[in-house]
Amino acid sequence: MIATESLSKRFPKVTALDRLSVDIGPGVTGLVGANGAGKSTMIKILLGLSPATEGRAEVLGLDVAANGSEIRERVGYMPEHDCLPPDVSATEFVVHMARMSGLPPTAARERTADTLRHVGLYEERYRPMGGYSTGMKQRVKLAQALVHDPELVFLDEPTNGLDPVGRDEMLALIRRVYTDFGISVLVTSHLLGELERTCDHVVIIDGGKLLRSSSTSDFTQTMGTLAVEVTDTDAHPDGTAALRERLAEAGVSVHAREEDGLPGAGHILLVEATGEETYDVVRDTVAGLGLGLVRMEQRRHHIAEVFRTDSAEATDVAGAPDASSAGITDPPSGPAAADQAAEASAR
Ligand SMILES: Nc1ncnc2c1ncn2[C@@H]1O[C@H](COP(=O)(O)OP(=O)(O)OP(=O)(O)O)[C@@H](O)[C@H]1O
Repeated sequence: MIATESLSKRFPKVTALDRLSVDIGPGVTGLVGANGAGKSTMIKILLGLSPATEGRAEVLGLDVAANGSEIRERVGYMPEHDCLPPDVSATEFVVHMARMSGLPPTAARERTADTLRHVGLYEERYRPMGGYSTGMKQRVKLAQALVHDPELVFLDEPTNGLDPVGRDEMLALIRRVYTDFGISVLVTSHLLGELERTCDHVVIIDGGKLLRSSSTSDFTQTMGTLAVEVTDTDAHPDGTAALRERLAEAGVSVHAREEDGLPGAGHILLVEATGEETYDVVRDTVAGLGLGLVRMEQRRHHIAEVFRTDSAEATDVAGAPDASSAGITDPPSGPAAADQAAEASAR
């Protein structure tokens, strides 16, 4: 769907993209980087709105330098910043954008009604947009990107300014753009964690350079950690501690850190699994102590954890700093409280 080769963009004082080569296929792809990493610059080049200084890029097989208008006919674009006229309604605005894309009047009205309903705007769509919440405005921006039925959409920071619930709704909506309509998505974010549930593939850039490009499942491969939660009994009022001690005696490696279980329940032990036999040892030890086994599950990595534990490899791969120093695994300095909450809930 998208291919770039040594793509660079230099402004007089800053290199926004630095020899970026990446291949992006169908599906939902996250383009992640801290503020200023070069995400919006890349989108503008891919839409043929801004020329690259060096290198080349293709979108849907079309060269961005020569075929900008054809690309914009076939690709939808949701810009980052608020660009909605306050005195017009969502319906009027989206119909106008549909007409600009070449749809005849009746088709433009029908497509607008369908698309606004799809993004979750109902009666409000007849009210002036100046009175809309940020979430409603983001939905209108998404609708205008979809109204001409593109093959691909570029969504620039669609969750910006939303509270955690609004973010989750927007991310679910983005996922459905691909699953329900077959429209591939390139979505940018400065928060790595929130894209892990939505995207099939993640491209991480830092200072205009490619840090990593992988499928989400490669990032989050199963890791060899078992999370074990047990009940307390009269004989073992702290069942977790008893289990920890007995497993250590059996030669099983247990992480010092524990996680909180359900409210009112004990903690969760994190046990290093060396093979299938670890399951048997844990089960038999729990039974031997007479504890109840609440859960024993294999843990998967979160993308952000991969970067925390794997920073050396990330540096080797791209010759660039790891993602935590790129400011995408921890909330960036001075973020909105919603960003922090979203990143925490995404973990
Ligand atoms: N027209 C321009 N003139 C000069 N510098 C620019 C211009 N556009 C972007 N830059 C610079 O290029 C770098 C990358 O900017 P870009 O907007 O692509 O980042 P971003 O990853 O989209 O971050 P954000 O989400 O904050 O916009 C930044 O240092 C920015 O200041």
